[in-house]
Amino acid sequence: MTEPILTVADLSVRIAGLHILQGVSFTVAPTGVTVLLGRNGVGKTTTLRAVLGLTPRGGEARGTVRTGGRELLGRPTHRLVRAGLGYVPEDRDVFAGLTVAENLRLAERRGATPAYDRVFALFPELDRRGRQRAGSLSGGQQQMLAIGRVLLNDNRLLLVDEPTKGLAPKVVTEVAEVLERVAETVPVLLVEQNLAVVRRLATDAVVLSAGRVAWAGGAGELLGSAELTRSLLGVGSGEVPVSARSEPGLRAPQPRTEGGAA
Ligand SMILES: Nc1ncnc2c1ncn2[C@@H]1O[C@H](COP(=O)(O)OP(=O)(O)OP(=O)(O)O)[C@@H](O)[C@H]1O
Repeated sequence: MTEPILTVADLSVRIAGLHILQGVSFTVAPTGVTVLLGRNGVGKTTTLRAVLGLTPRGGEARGTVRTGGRELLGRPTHRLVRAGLGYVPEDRDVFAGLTVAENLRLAERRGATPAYDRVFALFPELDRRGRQRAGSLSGGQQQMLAIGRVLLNDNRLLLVDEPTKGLAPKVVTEVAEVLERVAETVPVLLVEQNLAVVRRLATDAVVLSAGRVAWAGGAGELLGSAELTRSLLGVGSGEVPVSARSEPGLRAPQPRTEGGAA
């Protein structure tokens, strides 16, 4: 079996007296997209942030998080980023008052050659909008900047948190297309609630429930089973939209349009 790029074992996180993760264990394959799924509030973001050493002050993360035989837990975030963990946070975190070019420049890593060619090949718009303030970009453009910024450097693994959240359907498709291309060269651990996007991108799936792993395996197996998707995610596996309101948890799967996710 190929060695996982990331092995999380018995990860427990306590924040503000709450035992949010209670012994989470899973692996991330060295290729493709491993998607971290689960209803709202089960601990998906907490998992990504713990891997990156971003558990808030006063909180505590225990267990092991390994890549290439090295322990990551307890190491400062900037070291992890330098070691090749790229993070695209849920709220995008672009510097609104700075231009696109300045946002990219800030992401350059000392001692490394920034891969502007790679970034502008994926996102020509970032090149064209270099002098525009990031705060005046649309949500989709800000997401492209957040992803582009990370791709300026070489990464062993990308951790991407809800990249399509709050975006219009057409932009969701664009973001999914970009991630699909990115995943051809670097493995991705993705938190995503849009099942059409999950269907398009995921090779492996890990489902969290109440701070524990409820299921892990091939994404096709999960998404192909109406029983599994209903019991684990609270949605049907088909393409028929399910009311997110009547089925709390994941957003309803969107009908596919030609060439990709809706
Ligand atoms: N800093 C914090 N202080 C207190 N509680 C927190 C903190 N961070 C997370 N939590 C709680 O931990 C639980 C898991 O949160 P987390 O954001 O990881 O869930 P999630 O699965 O990513 O949810 P969503 O799908 O809604 O983004 C939630 O109940 C949340 O309220």
